[in-house]
Amino acid sequence: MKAATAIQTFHYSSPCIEWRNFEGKPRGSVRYSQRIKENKRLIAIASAHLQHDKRRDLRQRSVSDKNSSALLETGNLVHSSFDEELVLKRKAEEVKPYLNGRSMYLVGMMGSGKTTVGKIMAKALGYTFFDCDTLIEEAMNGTSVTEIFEHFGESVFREKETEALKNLSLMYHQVVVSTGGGAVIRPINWNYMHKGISIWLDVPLEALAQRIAAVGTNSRPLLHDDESGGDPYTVALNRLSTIWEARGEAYTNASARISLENITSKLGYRNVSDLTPTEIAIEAFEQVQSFLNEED
Ligand SMILES: Nc1ncnc2c1ncn2[C@@H]1O[C@H](COP(=O)(O)OP(=O)(O)OP(=O)(O)O)[C@@H](O)[C@H]1O
Ligand SMILES: O=C(O)C1=C[C@@H](O)[C@@H](O)[C@H](O)C1
Repeated sequence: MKAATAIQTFHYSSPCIEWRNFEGKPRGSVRYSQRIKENKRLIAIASAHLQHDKRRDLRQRSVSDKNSSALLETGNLVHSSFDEELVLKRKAEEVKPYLNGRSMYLVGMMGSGKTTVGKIMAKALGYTFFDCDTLIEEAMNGTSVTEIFEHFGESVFREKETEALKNLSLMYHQVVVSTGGGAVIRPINWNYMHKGISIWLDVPLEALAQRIAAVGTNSRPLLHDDESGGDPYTVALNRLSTIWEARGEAYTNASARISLENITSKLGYRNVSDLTPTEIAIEAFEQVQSFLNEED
């Protein structure tokens, strides 16, 4: 198959966005500051409940009900998923009116959780979620990312990636986009992503290597390494380190940075792998809020 015949124009099948429904950003009104205060109070209450419930759940865990559906096990800790959901919902409600319908673009290294966290954020905001890699595959008649790299080369993939970001930024508001890990390397892509708010999921390379070693590198062609050998974790870590050297700096263009190490110490956990995707999404909303405040 020739590259030229396979490259199609994009067709998006997601629901049409109601442009006239965008909420204006209420600036400087008394109701605005009252609402912020009230939301902060509710979040503080919900956070206090969350911490209390975590401690209580840890105590209860040793004696009873390890299968309770209200508890979600993650690493060494047991979280009350209900309370997490409540904090997430409050945060999303708090930030949404001030987004003015702007979209969010999640950037980060392969395996950083852009898809996982992005879906949670989109649901909480009532936004539509898009995965950029999936859009490219659809535009190439279902050809997988790995096959695109193999048959057409990385440059064709990068062209399609830019086209996808351009279309998303021009055609849509109120979407959360999980971008490909390499979307940050082309300056033109930032022109499109800066039409919305870009969010960098900054995850330590060791944690990324662990996740990738667990799921394999089949869908991540840049991590394939048939030559060096070694165990999957070491191979992934070596490849990620090389990629990071080349593009680590580019991620700092993002509007907001979500550092998993910072959240881990803020919540008093031992390891970034103790964090749930919902906790990361909550932090993302907080960082977006800080960005919007600074922007004002
Ligand atoms: N907070 C988390 N804790 C543990 N595992 C996670 C977390 N977030 C995501 N994962 C796991 O890591 C893997 C990669 O996640 P995900 O696909 O969301 O990342 P991504 O940034 O979209 O990756 P890519 O850019 O390579 O498509 C998945 O197996 C997912 O289940
Ligand atoms: O980091 C990268 O360059 C990539 C990440 C994936 O999401 C895909 O976009 C593709 O495999 C390239």
